[in-house]
Amino acid sequence: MTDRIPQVLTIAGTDSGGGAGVMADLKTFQMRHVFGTAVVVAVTAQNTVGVQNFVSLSETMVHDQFKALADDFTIKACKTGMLADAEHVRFVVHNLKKYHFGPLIVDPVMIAKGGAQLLADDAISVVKQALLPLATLITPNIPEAERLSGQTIKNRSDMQQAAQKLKQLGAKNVLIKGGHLASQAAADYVLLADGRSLWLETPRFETKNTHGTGDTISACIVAELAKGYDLLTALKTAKQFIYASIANPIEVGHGHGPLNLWAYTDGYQEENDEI
Ligand SMILES: Nc1ncnc2c1ncn2[C@@H]1O[C@H](COP(=O)(O)OP(=O)(O)OP(=O)(O)O)[C@@H](O)[C@H]1O
Ligand SMILES: Cc1ncc(CO)c(N)n1
Repeated sequence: MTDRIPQVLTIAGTDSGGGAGVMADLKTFQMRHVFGTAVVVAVTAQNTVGVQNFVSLSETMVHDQFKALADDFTIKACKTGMLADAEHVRFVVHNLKKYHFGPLIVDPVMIAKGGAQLLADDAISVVKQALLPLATLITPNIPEAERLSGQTIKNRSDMQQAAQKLKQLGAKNVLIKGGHLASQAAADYVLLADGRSLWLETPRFETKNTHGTGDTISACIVAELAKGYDLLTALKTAKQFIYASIANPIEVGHGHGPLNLWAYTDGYQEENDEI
């Protein structure tokens, strides 16, 4: 007898360099043993050095991709990544309200590592008003949390304050990623719907190869939720997965290299038995 494998969805932009965006998400889904599907919102010409160009897809193409998936798949959990501009955020929100794709992780991607703007400034208010209230979890990095909360973040106590503000904006659970904070630890702050909070912490590994870390951690959370794990377990697994992927580097490209998604090992056979 064959089990139906959990199906998941990423709604994001592509990275021709294979390390971030839709590509990172699909690779992470594969490594975490769920079946990945994608609604492509934008196509970037990108490598490990930076984003050279991007174009967003038409409204019809966005809607048709959602319909194609809704007609044929049972999506257990989904995430958003690069959404390009205010119009595309609205297209995505429209479809997320129309179809039921399970828990939604919003990774509010704004600026790529090389400095390219992946979300127009005027889209931020639409993200706050229309997308965040749909989010089971929001996963901003420090600059994104600063933009969304309207406060500067210099230390852990600022992260805690900003997380409260993001919750007030409507996100049920909040993960503020601390990768951009100067510190010896890579410490992420979690504020849960029921008010509990915790720090997810690993050593900081000295490397420039961190392209796609944000995409990968949110994709891993999606995969774990789709397999039936609770949010806290999913967050802890994702943090271990990202740490192993950073701490065992591979050399690809000449800029900020991608992660080593093969590095993390866990007892998949056991998990598989439970599905
Ligand atoms: N050098 C590092 N060593 C260990 N963990 C790291 C390092 N850099 C980032 N992380 C972890 O990786 C995850 C992603 O963090 P980060 O804040 O860099 O996201 P991001 O800016 O959205 O990533 P990207 O823009 O590359 O997709 C977090 O769990 C963070 O703590
Ligand atoms: C398409 C895309 N999405 C997200 C990021 C951020 O990692 C990126 N560099 N490119």
